Amino acid sequence: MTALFNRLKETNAKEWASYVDHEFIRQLAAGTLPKKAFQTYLIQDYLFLIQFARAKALAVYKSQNLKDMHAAEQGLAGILSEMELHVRLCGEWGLSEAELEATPEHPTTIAYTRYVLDCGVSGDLIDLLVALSPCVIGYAEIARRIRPEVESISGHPYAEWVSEYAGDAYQTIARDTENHLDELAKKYVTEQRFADLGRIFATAARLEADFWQIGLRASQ
Ligand SMILES: Cc1ncc(CO)c(N)n1
Repeated sequence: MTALFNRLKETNAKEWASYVDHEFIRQLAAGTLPKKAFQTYLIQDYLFLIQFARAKALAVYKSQNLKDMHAAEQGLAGILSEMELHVRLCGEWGLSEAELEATPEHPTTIAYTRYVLDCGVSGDLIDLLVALSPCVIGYAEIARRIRPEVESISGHPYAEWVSEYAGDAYQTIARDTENHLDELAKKYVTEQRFADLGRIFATAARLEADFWQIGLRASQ
């Protein structure tokens, strides 16, 4: 059987494409995305990552062995270091960390993060990891794809953002996340279970597409 993550992607190709080929990403890659769209997105993304860090911590709680715990720990460390990018970029715009934290969460931010947290609370470790998987693996895929276009434009306004996700550290975490999920699936995922996981995956991918929309709507 094809490894779990690729199979989830293939089975939910439409939802996956709506996320990784979103208009927000096309404009971002071309450097034409309005600054207001990007800033609104990034502030919400900071709030999003606070909740995703909690979800990674929940993955430690849901783990029954050292290997799964270390995988969750690596994911949590990745999110905390990713947030330094958000704090740095927002700081350049004159926004402090306190102001970031005081910004109200957009309904889509709430929907996506609490959905993932609930998958983890009500389900097992695999439910939670599948709900989390579009996040890190999707951003790694997007950044790899758009990097050549971004690097071909001198003074690209979003170069720093893209190089964070296209960089070795982030790409390694994404690869390890995918391999870990595939390994767990080999041991525990039956055909019957696959259908339920597919629904979780499709929902998370749709919520990722909605998340880009927060940015686009802010600039219209
Ligand atoms: C909404 C969203 N999805 C994925 C990532 C990647 O970590 C992110 N920062 N934000």
